[in-house]
Amino acid sequence: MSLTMAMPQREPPALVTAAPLLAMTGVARRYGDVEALKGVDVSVYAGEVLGIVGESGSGKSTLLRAMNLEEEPDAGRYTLDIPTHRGTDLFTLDRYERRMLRAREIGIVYQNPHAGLRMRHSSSGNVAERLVIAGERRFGELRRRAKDALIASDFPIARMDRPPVELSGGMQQRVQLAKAIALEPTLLLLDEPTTGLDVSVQALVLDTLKRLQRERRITMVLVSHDLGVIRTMADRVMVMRHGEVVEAGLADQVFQDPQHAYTQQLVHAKL
Ligand SMILES: Nc1ncnc2c1ncn2[C@@H]1O[C@H](COP(=O)(O)OP(=O)(O)OP(=O)(O)O)[C@@H](O)[C@H]1O
Repeated sequence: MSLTMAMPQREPPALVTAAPLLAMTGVARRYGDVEALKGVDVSVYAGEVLGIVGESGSGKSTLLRAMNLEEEPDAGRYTLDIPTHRGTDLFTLDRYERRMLRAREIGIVYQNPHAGLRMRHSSSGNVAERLVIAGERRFGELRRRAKDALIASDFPIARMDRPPVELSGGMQQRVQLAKAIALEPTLLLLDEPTTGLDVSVQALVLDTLKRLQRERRITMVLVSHDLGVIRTMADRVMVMRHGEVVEAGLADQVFQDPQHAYTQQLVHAKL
């Protein structure tokens, strides 16, 4: 037998694709006289955490809302590299299509739990609601999947039938997180998810996010004005100021050797 014949069959190497999962180009949004976004370009690659940092009013939340298809920009193009919508500019979708895409592919955690939760419904019901939007109707299945998502979010499961209004800020964020990941989204958007929490609670919520990212390789976009949070979580960083991206790069590089004067100011103010 020849050596060649004895060799086991090998899978061809996986193709390394340079295509980003999320690509936005030229996104602009004006509110009256305020140019919240001035033609922003963003790429996010599958499995990474992109941190977006900048002072209050720099356009971070507006950009995240555009990623969540809540915001109608004045200009720009937005694509997700997913089988159902490859090549489609998502800004052209109608309201129903946006809602379905959001339910299936995008999860979001807001700084303010009131924005993401029904505060007087049960925590499990809040998570189940998302599954219902995506078509799940079987009660037992809804409850099982809601419970799984809450457990994955380190929520104390004995309290799953309590409404968020009766829970601490940290627990409320965990309910939002469970709701966001219940359908295993392609993209998880986090808008100041730990701002306003006690430092110790903040660290625990960040630990949960890091574990989820490690275990599930969820692609995340994390907005924060807190450089410490971005530094803990992000692989790449984008620095925004006055509706523009002033610097972008690998987190370690940006923090160790900031190029733009504004980033230098942010980094040195933090140290
Ligand atoms: N719905 C709105 N109506 C009017 N102006 C808005 C609206 N949303 C945002 N803006 C303005 O757009 C600019 C960017 O706001 P945005 O919330 O995106 O910034 P941010 O960087 O997320 O700041 P913050 O951390 O304070 O939320 C600000 O000047 C803000 O006042």
